Amino acid sequence: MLIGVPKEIKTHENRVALLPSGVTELLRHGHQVMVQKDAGLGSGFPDDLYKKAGATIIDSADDIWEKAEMIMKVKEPIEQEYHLMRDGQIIFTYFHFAASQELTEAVKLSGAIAIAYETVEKLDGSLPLLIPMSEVAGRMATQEGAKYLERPMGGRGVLLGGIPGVRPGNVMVLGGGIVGVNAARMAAGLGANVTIYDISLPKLRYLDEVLPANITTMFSSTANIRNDIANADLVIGAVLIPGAKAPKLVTRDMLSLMKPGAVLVDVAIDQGGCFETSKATTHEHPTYVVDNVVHYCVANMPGAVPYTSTIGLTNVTLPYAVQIANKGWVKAIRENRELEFGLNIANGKIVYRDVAEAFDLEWTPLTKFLSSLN
Ligand SMILES: NC(=O)C1=CN([C@@H]2O[C@H](COP(=O)(O)OP(=O)(O)OC[C@H]3O[C@@H](n4cnc5c(N)ncnc54)[C@H](O)[C@@H]3O)[C@@H](O)[C@H]2O)C=CC1
Ligand SMILES: CC(=O)C(=O)O
Ligand SMILES: [Mg+2]
Repeated sequence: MLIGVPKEIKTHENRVALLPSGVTELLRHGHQVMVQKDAGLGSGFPDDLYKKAGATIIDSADDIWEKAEMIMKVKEPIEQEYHLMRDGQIIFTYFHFAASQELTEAVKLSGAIAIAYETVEKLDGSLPLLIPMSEVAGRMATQEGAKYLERPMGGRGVLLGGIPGVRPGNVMVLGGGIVGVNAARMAAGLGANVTIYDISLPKLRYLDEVLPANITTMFSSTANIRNDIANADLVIGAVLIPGAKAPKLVTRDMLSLMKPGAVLVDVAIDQGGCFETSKATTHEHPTYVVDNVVHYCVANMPGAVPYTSTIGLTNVTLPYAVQIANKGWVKAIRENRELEFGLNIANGKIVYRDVAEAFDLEWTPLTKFLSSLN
């Protein structure tokens, strides 16, 4: 199969979908790889490493999109890329469709085969291609929150760890999954007073056992969040219902209960965000203020630490890419339930239910779709 790796063009997105060692691996299986000029540079992998590994370096993204049978990317195609997607072309990347009807319609119209990293799912419900980026974003969420709490950055001037004689900051983490636990551990390590909210009591029981004593668990209800938010310095949004729009846990009216200069970091923004007042921002302009509360809503947080993130991401994506390339997408998803969960849109049909439901569009059940392929 001819595989293409375009350079990411989202603002300050320096990750790349394939390492030079990934090129070697795909070539070993008999495939060919085109990499766009400078695609790996931002992550510390210059073109000569890709060349040495056997990739062809291509100047323009258009040529890659035109020729490749499978495009490997990091972030979802953005508007300038919509016209490049082709009928029958496999696109293996993060899509986060539920956050964008425009993207959903564009991929549907193109007839491309969208296999989304974020919904590839193991039988235990874990999301192997999201986990490493959630680990990065969770750890960064605390770092960014601490930074924007500084007065010159617009925050209320609280040092999360406090000092002897002065109380530490209060951190609320909404969602006790991968992002939430990583954020909470970082905040607890700094000495903050941390509370994790989740709707899964088994998860809260487990977290209560394994997390340090300065992390408390709470059941996630509107009443509990409304009650506690008045004391929060930093609130981190880390919920997920796979493939679906994030639930809005913090409504606009709750902002008036908060301390002026408190900070919200909405990591769940890539699924639409879990604060009513969230809108996606970029690394160039990461924050804005609503009702005196600082909002940080960057949808590609790991893009800011591309060396760590590219290696973490490609560690997990490569084995699935090899399967798709070896077998073709139909056989690959028929033979691997994990990959089957990743198929969101194919041949103009939305086969992932939560994506169709997010926009009230027609849903074609996957089993029906697969049997129509004979
Ligand atoms: N902005 C960015 O750059 C990045 C964003 N993300 C996003 O972060 C979000 C979280 O991802 P993960 O932690 O990997 O997901 P996860 O599936 O590991 O955890 C989500 C948690 O949310 C909980 N939850 C669901 N509804 C809830 C509610 N109403 N109240 C409280 N908890 C609730 C679930 O029980 C689960 O424990 C996802 O939307 C993911 O795409 C991940 C990486 C980078
Ligand atoms: C998961 C995601 O949105 C990211 O890594 O950018
Ligand atoms: Mg504890």
